[in-house]
Amino acid sequence: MDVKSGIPCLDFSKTLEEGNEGWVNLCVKVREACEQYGCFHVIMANNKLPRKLCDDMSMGLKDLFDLPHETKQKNSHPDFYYGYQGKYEALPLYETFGIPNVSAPDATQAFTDLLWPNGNSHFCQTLTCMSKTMVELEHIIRKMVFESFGVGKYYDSSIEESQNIMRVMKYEAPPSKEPAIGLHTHTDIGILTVLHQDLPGLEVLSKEGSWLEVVPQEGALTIFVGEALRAWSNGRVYAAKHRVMMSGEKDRYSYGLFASPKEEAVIQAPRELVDKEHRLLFRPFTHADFIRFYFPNIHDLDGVFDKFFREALV
Ligand SMILES: O=C(O)CCC(=O)C(=O)O
Ligand SMILES: [Fe+2]
Repeated sequence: MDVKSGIPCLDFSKTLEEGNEGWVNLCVKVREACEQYGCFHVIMANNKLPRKLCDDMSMGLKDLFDLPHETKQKNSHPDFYYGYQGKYEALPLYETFGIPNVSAPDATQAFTDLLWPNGNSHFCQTLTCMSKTMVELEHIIRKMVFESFGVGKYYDSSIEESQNIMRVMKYEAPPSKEPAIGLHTHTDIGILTVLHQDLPGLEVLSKEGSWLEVVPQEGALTIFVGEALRAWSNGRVYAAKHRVMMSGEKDRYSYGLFASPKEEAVIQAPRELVDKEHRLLFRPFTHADFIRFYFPNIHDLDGVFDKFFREALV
């Protein structure tokens, strides 16, 4: 496997046709990356992730985070995950907006209309286009994971029971020369995350216990396995802990598509993934159970899911 800067880098730039040799080879690589690292880069075809689209996103994000505080707060949501969160004591450099159900026809429009009452059609189109690219990639990766475990027949229902949240993030440069925490150590709660970052800072904890830099690659997106997929796969895939460490003088921007089960969806390992060598690890639970457990622990997520899973152990 081609491993760059500590995590695998998989080439998706050639035209992919389901079932052909290139597809089957990539399925194996995706599966290995999910099992061993829980995190990998995907090099995209130029026409899927044009440079201009990334540049337009960067410009749009700067304008978005530069809006007055009261305007930004219009995107607040009772659940941290879905809306605006300003800098707070535990994470003084971090700020984020959420666009729930980003694949719904009017989601990006509603988001930009809320923040720019006179409209911002260019950024709206940019967000729509980027989220579409990310959702498409997440679907391909999910299909590959399911197929390589021989459970492709569950793919359609898994997609139907999912929701797509887009989150955009800004991390301010640290006030002193010392590196500072941008985002605390956590694993992602959902199925898969597709991430774009403009500057270094993201780090992932390897299975061996060392922090690896996830250096942004030109023309690439980064995938993280989430806890819901780990549980559904009966522990076959690995949800890697990661964090953002800030240093230097530049603010850092990133954005991601977080594919999660719908709140009422039950996460239960399919019987094909349970056998003598792979005993059932977790009792079925709903994503809502998971979320109820997650939010009270939002400021200290390190090891939180392990605790949840210990309680859900069969
Ligand atoms: O900003 C980044 O690069 C990572 C963000 C992240 O891990 C998250 O929002 O879950
Ligand atoms: Fe994350």
